[in-house]
Formats: sequence, structure tokens, C-alpha cells
Amino acid sequence: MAFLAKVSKALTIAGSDCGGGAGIQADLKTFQELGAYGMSVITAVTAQNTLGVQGVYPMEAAAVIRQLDSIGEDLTPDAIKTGMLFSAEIIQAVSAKVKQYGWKNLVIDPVMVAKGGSSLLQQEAIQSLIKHLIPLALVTTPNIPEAELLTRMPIRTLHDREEAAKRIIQMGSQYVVIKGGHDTGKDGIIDLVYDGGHFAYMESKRIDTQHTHGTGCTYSAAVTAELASGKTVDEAVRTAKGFIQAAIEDQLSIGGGHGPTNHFAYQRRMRGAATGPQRFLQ
Ligand SMILES: Nc1ncnc2c1ncn2[C@@H]1O[C@H](COP(=O)(O)OP(=O)(O)OP(=O)(O)O)[C@@H](O)[C@H]1O
Ligand SMILES: Cc1ncc(CO)c(N)n1
Repeated sequence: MAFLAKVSKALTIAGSDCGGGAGIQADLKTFQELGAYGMSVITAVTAQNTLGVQGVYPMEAAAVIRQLDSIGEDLTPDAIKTGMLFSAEIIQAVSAKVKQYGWKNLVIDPVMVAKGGSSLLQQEAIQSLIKHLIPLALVTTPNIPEAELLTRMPIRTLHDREEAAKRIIQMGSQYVVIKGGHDTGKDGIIDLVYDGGHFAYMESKRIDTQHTHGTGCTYSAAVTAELASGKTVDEAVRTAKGFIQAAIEDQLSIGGGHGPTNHFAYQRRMRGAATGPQRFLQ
């Protein structure tokens, strides 16, 4: 039986995480769960698990360009996200191809450092991100340390975060979400959403867990999947928050370190099914 409705298509341009919790793997799982047909352009292969990053192997820029052309010549994505881009050369290639193919609904997760401290973006590439990619973004989703590096200002208070958000809008992104996961001093977490005119504060309770590997990738992939299906940015960030909240709450407890989030959780909750470990052990 054929699908009657047109399927939405989402593309991730990011690094591979062989452990499956972050990067391309988290993005494709999230796209699938939210009903988008997922496509991927791989910028780097990383060897990592819940204990840390053991190796980073960037792709040649030519290989990234060839993958982007294969998508562009045949498959028009309805929304795109970028994650780990590694180098200025890859950033410039992605920027050129997004412009060439006129791709819309670009979500930039400006991945810089993995939770254990390994670098996923060369230091000198930050300027390239600001110059070549952020001006094309519909939404940019830095965490607090990434927002500090982009804006070159320390972020301690909510007021600082608002100032940083203004600076990222001035760089050309239409919306910015400064995520609050790294704001560890509080029980609650606030993700700040700004469109250049109005600040929205998305508050949630902080879940006390070490299993937060790939939260940023999963969150921005959920935003992208929702945009691909025609949702507004306001709707997309709300659904993405619900998706990541469920994925962190119903932990899978995989691996000996910082484990992945539960990409099954949101849809299983929507269907009224049990999602915690008891469900998986049955
Ligand atoms: N402990 C937590 N409890 C509830 N929500 C969380 C927690 N940690 C992160 N989040 C949420 O997850 C999303 C991603 O935020 P975070 O700041 O962790 O991103 P990130 O640092 O880019 O993630 P990563 O680098 O691991 O991929 C945000 O919506 C944030 O509010
Ligand atoms: C490939 C990849 N992208 C992003 C992150 C950040 O979570 C990671 N750890 N690995």
C-alpha cells in the first residue's frame, strides 16, 4: 500500500558516533521516531563510547562535497541540521552547497567539544561558522560553552544569555536557542529561545542522571524533523523539548560511563506504552 501523504525528508550533516548515542546515529534515530525520512552526510568518523572519544578521523572535504551533491542532485531535504563539522574547509563546503541548492530550514548545532573534553571542531573553524554558516541558519542551538565561544563573552546569568542570544541573531541566524543543560547550579533548566524580538523561556526540571550523551544532537535533530514536516519554529522547539525530556528521563543505562538517551521514549509515551528499563527487559 502506498503512503498517501508526502513523506518529509530531513538531512543531517554531522560526524558518526559508532557508539550510537550522538552524531549521525542519534540524528537518524530521532528523525525516524518523529516520522521524517532521514538522510546523512558524514563529515568525520569518530571512535567513541560512553567512556569518551578514542579517535577522530575527518573526511576529506571532497568526500563531503560529493555526498552533498548526491543529495542535491536527486533528493531535496525539507529541513537540514549540521552537527560536528570539524574544519573551516568542511564548513565552507557545506555553506556553498546549501546556497547552491537553495536548501531551507537549516538548523545549526554548533558542536565544538564532546562532553569528555575532546575537540570536535578545530579552534580556527569557529570564525568560519560565524562567517559562512550562521547567516544561513533558521535556528542555531548552542549550549552555554558554545554560545560563549561564538560571542566571546562569559555567560553566568540569564541576562548574559539574553545578550549572547542577541549577538547570535546579529550574526544572521533567524532564531537562536541557548540550551541550559550546562547550567548545573539549579534544579530547573531553562532553554532560552529568541527570534530577534521576543525572548521565550522553556523551563523543565533537571533530571539527575549521568546518561546525557548526545542530548544536544538529539534535541536539534528533533527540531529539524519537526521543521521538515512543516511545523513552525515555536512548535518544533516545544516538541523537541518534550522529546529530549522523555529521552533523558527514561534512561537506558547502556555502557559504563555517560550513556545515550532513550530515543524510543517519546513515541512510546505518546502511544501510552511503558518506556523505562522494565519495558526493555520484558
Ligand atoms: N539533566 C538534564 N535534565 C533535563 N534536561 C536536560 C538535561 N541535560 C540537558 N537537558 C536538555 O537537553 C537539551 C540539550 O541540552 P545540552 O545543553 O545538554 O546540549 P549539549 O551540551 O549540546 O549536548 P551534547 O553536547 O551532549 O550533545 C536541552 O533542551 C536541555 O535543556
Ligand atoms: C560525532 C559527535 N557529534 C556530536 C557530539 C556531541 O554530543 C559527539 N559526542 N559526537
